[in-house]
Amino acid sequence: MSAYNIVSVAGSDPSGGAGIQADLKAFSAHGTFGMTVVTALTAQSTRGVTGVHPVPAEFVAHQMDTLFADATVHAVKVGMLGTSEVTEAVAEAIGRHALPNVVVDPVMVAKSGDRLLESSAVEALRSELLPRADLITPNLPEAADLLEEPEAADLATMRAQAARLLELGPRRVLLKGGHLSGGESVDVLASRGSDPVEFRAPRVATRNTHGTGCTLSSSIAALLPQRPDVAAAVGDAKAYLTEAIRRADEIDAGGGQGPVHHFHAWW
Ligand SMILES: Nc1ncnc2c1ncn2[C@@H]1O[C@H](COP(=O)(O)OP(=O)(O)O)[C@@H](O)[C@H]1O
Ligand SMILES: Cc1ncc(COP(=O)(O)O)c(N)n1
Repeated sequence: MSAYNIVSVAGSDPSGGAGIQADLKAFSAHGTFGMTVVTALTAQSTRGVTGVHPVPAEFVAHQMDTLFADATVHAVKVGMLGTSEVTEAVAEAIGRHALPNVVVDPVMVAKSGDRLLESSAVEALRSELLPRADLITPNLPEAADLLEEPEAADLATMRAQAARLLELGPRRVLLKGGHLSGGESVDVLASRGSDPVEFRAPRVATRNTHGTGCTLSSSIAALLPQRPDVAAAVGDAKAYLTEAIRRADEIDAGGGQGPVHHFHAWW
């Protein structure tokens, strides 16, 4: 059997910590073959984003149509989309090509605080893309934006918000708790018709967490075709991410918030 093909539909991060660069590293780490559809160029370093250059929506769709006319893909990770036009084009192409195992990381704002999705695109994300996702992986500020509610500050509110996010149409929601404090970093997986499941990992004491969200969502996409169910893929992806965060201090990619360090996963 040849390797699984996993495609990242996301923006470029020249500093290598997030975006398509992180996604390709994660795809390789999990033994899959990575492909990319670029939605935007960013100029960014560990210190922040200094510019965004969106790809025209028609050309994002053209990349997808050309690729999927030829290659079979086994999972898709969607990251930074930038504009409402690109968000709509990606949602339509996912439907047109009936893509499987669609993981949407609803990227809105970088760790540095810079916007990566224009505010007017949140509605397109909510109504066009989320209903087509098998799994969405918002962080706490993204969940608050999508629900138009205050940001969760505890686990009980996270559970309630994860359930409300399901009502926007995705098959499953992984609400990430990295932005809370405490000895453990806890994420909540909500699925229709069953109780939420929590994934816990020791919180690593480092400021080098650039690309954690990208790495988690792309690792899940790479593992979905290789694991018996979504919970198993999420559990292994989080274990991989925690080790990549532990190794982050080995990298010197600049003077700001550094990237996590990928490695060959143990499976
Ligand atoms: N310091 C840390 N130690 C361990 N896990 C972390 C740490 N920071 C974030 N995580 C985990 O990284 C993933 C992404 O986290 P989060 O910060 O919530 O999202 P984002 O990167 O999208 O802002 C989650 O699984 C979260 O639990
Ligand atoms: C191209 C691109 N995509 C996504 C992120 C978010 O990553 P993070 O929240 O870890 O900064 C980013 N900074 N750049």
